[in-house]
Amino acid sequence: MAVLGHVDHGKTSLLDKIRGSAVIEGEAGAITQHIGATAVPLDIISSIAGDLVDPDDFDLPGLLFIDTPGHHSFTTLRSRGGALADIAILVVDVNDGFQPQTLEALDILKRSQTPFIVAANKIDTVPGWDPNEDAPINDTYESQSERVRQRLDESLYEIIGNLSDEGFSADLYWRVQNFQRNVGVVPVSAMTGEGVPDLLTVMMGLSQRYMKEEMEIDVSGPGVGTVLEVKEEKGFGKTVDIVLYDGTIKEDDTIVVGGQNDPIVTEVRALLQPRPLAEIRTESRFENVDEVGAAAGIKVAAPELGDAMAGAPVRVVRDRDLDDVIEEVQAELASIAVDTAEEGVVVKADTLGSLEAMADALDEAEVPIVRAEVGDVAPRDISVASTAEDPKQQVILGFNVDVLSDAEHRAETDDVTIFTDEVIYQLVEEYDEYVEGIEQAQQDTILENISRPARFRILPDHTFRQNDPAVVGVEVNSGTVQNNATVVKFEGNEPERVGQIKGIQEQGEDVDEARAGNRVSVAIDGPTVGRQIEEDDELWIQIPEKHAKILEQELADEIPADELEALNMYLDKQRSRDPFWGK
Ligand SMILES: Nc1nc2c(ncn2[C@@H]2O[C@H](COP(=O)(O)OP(=O)(O)OP(=O)(O)O)[C@@H](O)[C@H]2O)c(=O)[nH]1
Repeated sequence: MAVLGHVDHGKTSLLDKIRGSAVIEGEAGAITQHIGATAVPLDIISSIAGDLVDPDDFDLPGLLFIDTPGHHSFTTLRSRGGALADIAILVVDVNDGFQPQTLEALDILKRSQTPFIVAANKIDTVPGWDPNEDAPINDTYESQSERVRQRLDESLYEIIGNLSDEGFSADLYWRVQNFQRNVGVVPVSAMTGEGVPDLLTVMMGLSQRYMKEEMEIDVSGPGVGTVLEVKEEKGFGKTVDIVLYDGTIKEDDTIVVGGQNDPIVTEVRALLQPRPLAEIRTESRFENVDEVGAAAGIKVAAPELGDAMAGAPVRVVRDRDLDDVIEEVQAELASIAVDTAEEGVVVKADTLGSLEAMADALDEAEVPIVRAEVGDVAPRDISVASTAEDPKQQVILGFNVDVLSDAEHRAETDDVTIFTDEVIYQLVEEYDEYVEGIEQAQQDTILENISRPARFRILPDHTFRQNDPAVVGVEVNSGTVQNNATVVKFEGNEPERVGQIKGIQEQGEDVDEARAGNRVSVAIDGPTVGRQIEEDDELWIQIPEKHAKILEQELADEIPADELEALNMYLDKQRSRDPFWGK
């Protein structure tokens, strides 16, 4: 069973409350940094749940909680067919309501069709709350004042409404008859323990129902599992924390583990198990065991694990053919390989499952990937990203990973931009915005270097100078007349070059351009008034065919409407001679 939810909504606290340990106390910043799993035996559950649970009703040994710091490892477990995460608790802060990671978690639950319940956490923070330590929700609810009850109800109904917006029919858990069709919402407080008995009771009921049907663990065969985390451990070197969902693993077993390059074949040196009611991340509480059976979270110490990847498969060889097992691991890795392109961005993620989820999201956003790997952002990633020709692809997108400090330096000197986030769609959004910014800047420079369309007319009685240069008063009908632009006049539909603008004056002041509606005097180098041009003539700024094409196809949305009108009139004239002009 996995616990999901937005940052700080109380996943760790809730697990802590349940397991009765105080991991959170020793954790820097109280942020979940590692993945752990805790088995809570049935007798402990029933003692917490009190009257709500009768142990005789259950034939499950207890519940195994996987503490996911993000939903990605959950995805990994699901996609590997891990029976461990068959049901889920989605934690939502009653005051905060739905947040980005709540939605992302819901999306994963929806796609994987995982039964789940919602823990509406932190009910003790409802103003005026009168806490009743560890009480079932009904008891404590009844003892609250009318106002407090009303406030809580409002928050709960908002959560139920949010769930329904996402397509889930939900209700307070005691009103739910069929948990298969409806999502039960359980009000709890991880702080005071209120509602925790209810939560456990519902979880037991759900697991009993689903696990009995869906879980068939072969406890005797060679072990099958998934790497949750790769960790350096004093005295052991690189170790892997795995979830074993099938079979057994023993000391001295030969195992095959998915690696960055090839599958790693190695031998188990030590199996380190958390003591009962401890969890993998509290290091000092390991004990050495000879053998472990599914389902369990276990730390494996073995040589050559440096290349192992979180999310990768682990298989015990035992009496099977080594090549067959290697092939199985390879096949499983291939099924989660990310398609890469010749050019694109570099993607890093903390587990294979999250890498896969990132790749899906980027594929949807039509962002090509040149390289996708599990692990922190390292200098060699910067090297790869810096070789991209397109500045939009000189980018690294890191999901739930750190940036090594030497990589950070390299990124600065090599002009590589790194984005990191803990929410996939936010990461994609940040990148989208970045791309938009670059495109806008590119368009701005294109606009600066492109002839802008304009149609203007020489005003009667406004010839100030005949030639060298001709100086005439004009009115701009549409578009933008810019200094140094080339002027043409259409004879029928044939553009004739007239000359070049060598100065624009508006009310005696020099200006760089004149916009539609302006009356200005322009100096035109080339023509003589009365010969090539006459008063009342309609003149145009010449648009080279290439520019016309860019303007029409790429910048039509960027330029002002009157300029677009001038462009279209210009195109009409050109195309009446040559239908493919500027296409
Ligand atoms: N008052 C109150 N505070 C709570 C409750 N549950 C959690 N908190 C507080 O909320 C903060 C976040 O709780 P965590 O358990 O670390 O939240 P989390 O979801 O595990 O957060 P991450 O591990 O960072 O994703 C901590 O300061 C907790 O003490 C609750 O029921 N009531």
